[in-house]
Amino acid sequence: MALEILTPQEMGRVDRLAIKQGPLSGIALMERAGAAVADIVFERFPDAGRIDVLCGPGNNGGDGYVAATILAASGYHVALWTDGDPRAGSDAEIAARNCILKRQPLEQYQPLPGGIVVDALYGAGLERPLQGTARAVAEKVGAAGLPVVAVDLPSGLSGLSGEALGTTFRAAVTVTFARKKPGHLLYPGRAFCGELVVRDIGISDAVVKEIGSQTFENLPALWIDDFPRPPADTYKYSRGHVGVFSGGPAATGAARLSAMAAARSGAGAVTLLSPPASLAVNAVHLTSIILRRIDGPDDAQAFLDQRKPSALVAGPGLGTDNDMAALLATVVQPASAARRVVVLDADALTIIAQEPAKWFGSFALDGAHATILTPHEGEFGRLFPEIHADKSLSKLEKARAAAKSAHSIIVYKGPDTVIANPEGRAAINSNGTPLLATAGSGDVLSGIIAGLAGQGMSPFEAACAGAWLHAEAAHTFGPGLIAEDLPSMLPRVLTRLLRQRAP
Ligand SMILES: NC(=O)C1=CN([C@@H]2O[C@H](COP(=O)(O)OP(=O)(O)OC[C@H]3O[C@@H](n4cnc5c(N)ncnc54)[C@H](O)[C@@H]3O)[C@@H](O)[C@H]2O)[C@@H](O)CC1
Ligand SMILES: [K+]
Repeated sequence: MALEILTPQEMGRVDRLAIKQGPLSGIALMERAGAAVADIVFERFPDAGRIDVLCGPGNNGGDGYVAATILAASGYHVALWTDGDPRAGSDAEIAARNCILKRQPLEQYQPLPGGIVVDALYGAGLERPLQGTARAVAEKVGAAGLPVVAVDLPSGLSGLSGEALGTTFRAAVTVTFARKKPGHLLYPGRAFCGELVVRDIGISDAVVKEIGSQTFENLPALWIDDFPRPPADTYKYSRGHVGVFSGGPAATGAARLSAMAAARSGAGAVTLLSPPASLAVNAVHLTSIILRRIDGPDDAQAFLDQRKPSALVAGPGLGTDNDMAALLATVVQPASAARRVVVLDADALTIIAQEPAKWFGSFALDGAHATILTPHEGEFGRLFPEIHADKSLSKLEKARAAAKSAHSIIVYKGPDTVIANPEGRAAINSNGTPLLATAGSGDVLSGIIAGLAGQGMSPFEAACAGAWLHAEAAHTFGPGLIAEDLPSMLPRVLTRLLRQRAP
């Protein structure tokens, strides 16, 4: 499965390497790219009354010349509008030479009802906002509401960051080649792309591999081999023991959501660690989850020493007072020789944000221990103010920089959750849904990740799998979802997932 995500720069290197290694030349790749675009027009718009193909001066335009030629030869009414001539000696120049359609200047283009637009103005080479004629045309097409098929990327969109650099085409379908780019999956780019189709143009997996991309789409193939598969002779504690810290009596629900999610993810035992004042309310609500009284850091330490939990969750509903900060200091220290993963969310992140450098210095990420931070946008901004404010970085690059500075795995949540580790490996989640924008949803995510990591899944893979399962559970429930519904959807999602997986 093609999981790599390539930056436009990496894609350029892939193109050059593929051409160098052969057998396909640059123009052969372009002919395949243009044919893939024409194919999508046939499939999605078989009855198009008119097709306006807009070609820019680079190789993106080259794809447009090829697509226009094929569509016209198939009997469509095609009009070709060009913004400058292709560079001499480029593949696009060959494509333009092979195209017998009459070229009309882009400035004379007017959107006509009933038509569709093929946007081949700029793709991977976009360096700055659309200007002049290209910008005016993007505005006109947007106002006319014509369906747009974008070649590689909607013109105006950064393939690197997913940001609209200025006025940007809004596509019904985007056809890209070989692999997705970050801008296809990161918002707002994902919304500008419409339906995203990746077409093979003859670039081999080996060539892509040689580039060594460290960014992946978060699909099961990325982590399924590491997914916990308990042996027949397992018992409850060897299936992972997760400890979840509860806060005071007014805010216990969040920790219980995490605990239930950890249990539903397959952890053999889950203990809710409750301050004395919350014991009664927690007891009323728990059945299979173990309840243990924790009155301060010494009790927490005793639990860690005696029970040796394989994963911990701290933060959901924890509170942010000094007592909780002291408790957290006990929880994150990697004093134990046992393997342990600590997932920190919500109030734990608020505590850490008060003195990030101190806390980050205490996080260990080695073979035996890992800290996973799961900030949403606001929490990310408080934890990593400089990285967050750096406009030159995409969400992907911000997550990577944060992971490095916090010696932690970062799950930078949002509609396009990015998971990154300090070595630069990163995954972009692509199955998000607005259904997850509901109170308590993050608490469930922390619990799923801890549940998987607690069963021995590598922390980065557990974080990726957790984000995927979380969204899949939401899709499976559908509208009306509240956070309580998510853990109970996991059995169905897991059954489907594990059925697909090779024995
Ligand atoms: N042989 C190849 O290299 C292949 C390239 N392919 C296509 O080639 C595209 C990349 O081609 P290019 O690198 O030529 O890049 P583009 O065609 O995206 O851009 C062309 C040039 O326009 C200039 N430019 C950038 N932003 C501008 C702006 N806002 N206003 C005016 N000029 C601007 C830049 O100098 C840039 O190099 C891909 O997106 C893909 O569609 C595909 O055909 C596959 C094969
Ligand atoms: K384009």
